[in-house]
Amino acid sequence: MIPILSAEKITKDYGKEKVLKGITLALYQETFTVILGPSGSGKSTLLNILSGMVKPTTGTVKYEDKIITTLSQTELADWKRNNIGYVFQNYMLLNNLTAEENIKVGISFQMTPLAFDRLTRILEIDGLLDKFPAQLSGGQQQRVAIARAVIKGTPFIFCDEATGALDEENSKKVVELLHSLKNTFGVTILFATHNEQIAHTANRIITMKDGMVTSDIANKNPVSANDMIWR
Ligand SMILES: Nc1ncnc2c1ncn2[C@@H]1O[C@H](COP(=O)(O)OP(=O)(O)OP(=O)(O)O)[C@@H](O)[C@H]1O
Repeated sequence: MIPILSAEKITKDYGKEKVLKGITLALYQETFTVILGPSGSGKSTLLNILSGMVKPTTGTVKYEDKIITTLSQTELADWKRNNIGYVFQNYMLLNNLTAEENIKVGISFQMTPLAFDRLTRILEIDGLLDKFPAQLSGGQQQRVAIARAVIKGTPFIFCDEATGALDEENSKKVVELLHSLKNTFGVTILFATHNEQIAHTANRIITMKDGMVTSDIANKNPVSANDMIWR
């Protein structure tokens, strides 16, 4: 299997603090991988480097055939626009736009109505498109944010504690829907979390501690998001 994204000996220092201490990993297409680790272990920093938002101190990130760590700002912006979707813990929706307008923000092409309808139906937000973020629950807002990330047709979605602000029921739903999107649209998902139950739903679990990868295992028997036992 050829990796879609690979990182070689990534380090990141903030002043004297060594946040990432030499991370090498490869991620494969159409998989749901969890980066699992406690607060402060470096998960967000790693996601930000793999997605081109932050430059590593040393090391390289390669996406398909392209080394993204050496791209110019303009090349990097183009690459991100075409390849990367991001889902954050706090949704990051624009409050003065409706759900539909939020989903379509930044879309430069004429999307087929079919793709939009299918996506919003899968995410169960098709009845909420004229609502503003303040009129939506946290779970609904996060599903709008996921639609915004997926609608561009980018093949790779990064999720940083995407269920961190949600209750059990909504968290399960978001995880389940992300799995459906992987299966339906063939996207690759990297999901950073400290939640072990979410990790059990993944194809692969990469565990981090103190800026290092401490284990990297294929999960042969992923649990369905519906069957997660929440603690
Ligand atoms: N921009 C920054 N400037 C300085 N230090 C930073 C910066 N970003 C992260 N750090 C430090 O890097 C370390 C790892 O942070 P990071 O956010 O990557 O961890 P995390 O595992 O994602 O934690 P959490 O689960 O709490 O989000 C922390 O000690 C943090 O203070």
